[in-house]
Amino acid sequence: MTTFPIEKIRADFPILAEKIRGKDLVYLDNAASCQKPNAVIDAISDLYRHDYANIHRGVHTLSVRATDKFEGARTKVKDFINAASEKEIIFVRGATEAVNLVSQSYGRANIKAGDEILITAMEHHSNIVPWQLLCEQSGAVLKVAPINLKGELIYSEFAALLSDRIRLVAVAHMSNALGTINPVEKIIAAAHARNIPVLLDGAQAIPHMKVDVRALDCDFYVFSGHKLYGPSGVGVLYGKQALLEAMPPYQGGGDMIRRVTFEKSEYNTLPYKFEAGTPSIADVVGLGAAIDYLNAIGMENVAAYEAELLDYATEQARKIKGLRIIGEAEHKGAILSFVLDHIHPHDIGTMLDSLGIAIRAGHHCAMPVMDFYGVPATARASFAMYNTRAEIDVLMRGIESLIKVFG
Ligand SMILES: Cc1ncc(COP(=O)(O)O)c(CN[C@@H]2CONC2=O)c1O
Repeated sequence: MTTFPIEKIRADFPILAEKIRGKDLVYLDNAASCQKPNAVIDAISDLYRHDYANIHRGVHTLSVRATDKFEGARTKVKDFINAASEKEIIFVRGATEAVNLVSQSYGRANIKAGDEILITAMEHHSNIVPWQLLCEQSGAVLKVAPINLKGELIYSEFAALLSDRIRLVAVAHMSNALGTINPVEKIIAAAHARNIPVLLDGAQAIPHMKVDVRALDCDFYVFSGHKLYGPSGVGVLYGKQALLEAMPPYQGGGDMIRRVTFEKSEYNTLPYKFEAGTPSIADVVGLGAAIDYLNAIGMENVAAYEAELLDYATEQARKIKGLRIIGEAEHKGAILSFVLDHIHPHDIGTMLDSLGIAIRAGHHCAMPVMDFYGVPATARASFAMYNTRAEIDVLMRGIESLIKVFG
């Protein structure tokens, strides 16, 4: 195991000391949402205790202090993903809203009847349904690149679908149902060779690896704060400035305007053009604190530690008779989806909860993935930087006890 400060990190997350039904919490539902360190909790409560007011146009001290913290968080996000400018960082509610913004702004302005949008068969519903809505509105057609039984994109099929009718490619950086990490550099290069912009859904990837949007050269990158050890209710759309400048506003209201008359309104500059209304001020500040926390640890260190955890969990899972792993891609992030012979995933989740173990059971908002594997649902253990091998052992013993009783 790498010399990762695991005990110090665990002590930073108060919720990990919770008892569930008298047992130590073993929280393995991180792909759904991660827990929050004291640094994030304190940043939010400190803002409400000492610096809170509405932001931007206020001239009084509290409004200035709140604005500085809010815009300071935007700079932290910019630096965290190595964007070129704060103008490229749009705060939204989460990855879902970010995809909808691109679909309804970029999509409505650039994608017409007969055009095609290319996604993959492993996508989360948040990277499927917004494109279906756009297709219904525009007459465009959704195309889907298939995956293989290991849960990997069949790249040759993807490349074959990259026709001149494709106007946008939108793919998961990492699958939430399978853990698959897509060859996004290759995907972007192939799409850009045909002048096709690429949106990466980074909701699952962002907490597990260093993301550099300029190195990737993606056109849009979306993620949610709550999966990055930050609060729910805030997410980020990164977009190349030239694309965002050319896109019409997504929502109308306060802050996204420079001048309003009944005849016509003049829209604000970036990033505010896309931030109508009072934002989730404290959540944005909390996201900034989460990024500070992760920067102090180092994403490369997080990735190395979690890779060892996943290897260990996979090795242990493969020893259990009657357990089938769903998603065995060569390149995977910290997710272990599985099914057990004769036991429904919901029963797995319920039984493990009685042992203090939190996993997710269901379709994980990836119903097409479940259909592909011919399963109604999977049980999904998903890991974060505060999980341990000992917790994985508790999970495996719990699974074995289920099989003894129900298998
Ligand atoms: C790959 C991916 N894209 C988009 C989303 C949507 O994010 P928001 O809900 O924050 O807008 C999720 C959420 N992941 C879900 C949430 O619960 N369990 C999951 O796997 C996701 O995993």
